[in-house]
Amino acid sequence: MPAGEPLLAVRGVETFYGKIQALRGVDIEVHRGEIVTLIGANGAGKSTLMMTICGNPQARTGQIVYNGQDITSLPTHDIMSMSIAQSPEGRRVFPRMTVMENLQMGAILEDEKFFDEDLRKVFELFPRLKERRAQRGGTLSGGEQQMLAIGRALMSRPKLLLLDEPSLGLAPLVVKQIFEVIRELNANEGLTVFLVEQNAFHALRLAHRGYVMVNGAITMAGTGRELLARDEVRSAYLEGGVH
Ligand SMILES: Nc1ncnc2c1ncn2[C@@H]1O[C@H](COP(=O)(O)OP(=O)(O)OP(=O)(O)O)[C@@H](O)[C@H]1O
Repeated sequence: MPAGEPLLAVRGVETFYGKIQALRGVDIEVHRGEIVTLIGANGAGKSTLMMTICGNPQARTGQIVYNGQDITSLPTHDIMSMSIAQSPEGRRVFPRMTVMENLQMGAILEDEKFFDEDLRKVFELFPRLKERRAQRGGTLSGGEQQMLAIGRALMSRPKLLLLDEPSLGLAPLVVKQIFEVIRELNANEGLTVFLVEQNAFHALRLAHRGYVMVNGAITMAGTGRELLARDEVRSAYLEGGVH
């Protein structure tokens, strides 16, 4: 674990949907400059953790600290305006807006002076978005929509990028491209990334560190490499999975 104050710390978090407990005493740290991944099967609680970090639903117990500030009880829009950007599961782009308009929405809270430079960067990372900038979001392919969702998140100049299953439903080649972009953003821009994934192989290879979640609780933690080498991880998340 890197030393110093983490950029994001989730401490003893428990989240409920009514009486159903979805998260059980979750502890996770993400340090500046890291890519950290959380893997887990369907229904393990990955999306719930991501949403809890963003304030909806709120943690019933525990604490979430971002950049030295307790954000546990803040409303979602306050959390999202603090240099956290989320690319939600299912790639929620605005379907009737064009690619360009979607990207403008991402930049809505930012100073206009950054817009051209940030747009150029997003188009460099995802040249397909540039080609299709006048096309409506809803008519893009699944991979292009994921690129747009990430591009839109980047337009808000995040310090921390939260990604919920960026590989969901995408062809292996597209998954590779998306993960390569995440790697580049981290290596070249120092962007800190926390991603949740079912696609354990790619996610753990990409990550500096990882956590495994089972039934709402963290059961294992280690470097991406360590987790990939563990028999329990291999048998539960890799064998028969998408490589
Ligand atoms: N709105 C809700 N109301 C009640 N229960 C919910 C709600 N959302 C999620 N759950 C339950 O909480 C648990 C965790 O769900 P969650 O979506 O966080 O899992 P996940 O790990 O993201 O799964 P997947 O990989 O399938 O998206 C599941 O048992 C799910 O049925």
